[in-house]
Amino acid sequence: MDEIAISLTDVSKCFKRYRHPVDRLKEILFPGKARADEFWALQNINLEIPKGKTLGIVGRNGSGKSTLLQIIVGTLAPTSGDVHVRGRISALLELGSGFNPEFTGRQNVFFNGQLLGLTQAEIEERFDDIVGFADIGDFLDQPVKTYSSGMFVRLAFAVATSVDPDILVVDEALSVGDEAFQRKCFARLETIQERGGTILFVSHAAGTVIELCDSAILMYDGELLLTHTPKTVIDKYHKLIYAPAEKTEEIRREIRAFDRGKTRDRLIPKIPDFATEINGHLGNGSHGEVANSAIFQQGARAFYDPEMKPAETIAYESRGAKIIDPKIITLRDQQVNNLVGRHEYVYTYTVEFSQTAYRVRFGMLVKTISGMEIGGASYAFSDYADTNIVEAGTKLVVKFRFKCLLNPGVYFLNAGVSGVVDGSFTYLDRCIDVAMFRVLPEENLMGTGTVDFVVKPSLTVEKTAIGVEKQGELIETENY
Ligand SMILES: Nc1ncnc2c1ncn2[C@@H]1O[C@H](COP(=O)(O)OP(=O)(O)OP(=O)(O)O)[C@@H](O)[C@H]1O
Repeated sequence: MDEIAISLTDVSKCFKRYRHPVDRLKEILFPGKARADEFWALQNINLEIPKGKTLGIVGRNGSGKSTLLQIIVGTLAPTSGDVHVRGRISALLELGSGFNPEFTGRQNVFFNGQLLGLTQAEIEERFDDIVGFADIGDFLDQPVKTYSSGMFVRLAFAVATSVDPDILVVDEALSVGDEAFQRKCFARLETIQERGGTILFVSHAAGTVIELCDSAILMYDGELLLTHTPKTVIDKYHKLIYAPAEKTEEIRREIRAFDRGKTRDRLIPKIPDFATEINGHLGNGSHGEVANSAIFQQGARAFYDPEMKPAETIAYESRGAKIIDPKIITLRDQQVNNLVGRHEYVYTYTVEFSQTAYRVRFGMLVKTISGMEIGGASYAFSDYADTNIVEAGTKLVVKFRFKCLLNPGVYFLNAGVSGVVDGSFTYLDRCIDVAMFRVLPEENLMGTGTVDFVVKPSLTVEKTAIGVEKQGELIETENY
């Protein structure tokens, strides 16, 4: 059983909203008559976060993310329900919280360090590390009210993470810093993860949630709508926010039902075992034979496996166009989904327009199993036609020719068509995980990671063990 770091049982939060500020005073002076409207920012939240895991929290503005974090951190009390937090918690909430604007950065390091439970001696011990990480130069001795939001986050993040927290809560803050600082922050988050720390992370950046988090939750109007893998949560979230207003309730119900119906193993994406599948395809009997089979040799050939299909495709509500028959074909029009690295293929789909659309664009995206976006492309209809109007009733075949510069593994494809219908620019149709493909393993591949850089290795011997120099002797591998 996982040890639970944070648990919330039936947590709700009600705020009072007064129409006029004076109503608040009237309510105190003349109790008995309610003068405020009740607003439920959180409703019956049940959540368990295991120790050592990173949870992503996504949701549009005002969905209750910050309220949830503040209740976990303890700066806000729930109206009802129970919250249990085990371990030292450190938080980087909204800009400004925890720092006194009149104090200098230096004073705030001590002030904030003490709030986080460090002694004076402990702060002094970590001071150089904090200041080094924040890297804000002379501003350290200026009042923090003179800081830019980036400087502020640098110092706040440095302090929040210097206390070796068991639980770190980060609310959006990192999006403020520049790229170099963000990278430094992510490296520090990774260190906390490796040390077994628990992290709660609010972000609107889909890629970051997918890369950083073990699981994610989707908040919507104070409701915890879905707990799932980061990729599924992001996909459903996007489906919800890009839907036309009249469809959102229906999609919300659909996501709620999906959440209730999920079983534990649906949290783990099912990837068919390569060896078993290929053996089946080639009629081989055992794993051992695969290593000797033709597909592992140089000169492997692409082929189509009808069994290899995404477990679930998420289709957005279409508005005026429909994507049909997305697939990968060879340059000779043969459908394939087992591809050979460094060969060229075509990703193609057909689009049927039911409404006249303007400024139409066609897009594709390739992602890893975990949902990390590797690359994609888009082009406009007007790049290939004299007009930017696509009339209702038109049917187009969209093609993206590409070179498969990916290392062996399983990948997923999106397809999307955007444009102007009914006066607004929108997705006309969009499908997530509409197709999948595998890049076949080959012998003697030395690439690691996801992207195949078509590396050509070489080695020059400058000195041998006995100290004799051998100028210019070059060992080159040609077979890559
Ligand atoms: N002190 C308060 N009094 C009244 N309403 C509040 C208060 N704090 C938050 N709310 C309301 O509660 C809802 C949830 O707010 P919250 O800040 O938790 O959302 P959020 O998902 O973090 O939004 P964002 O992405 O914009 O930060 C909002 O409608 C907000 O207006």
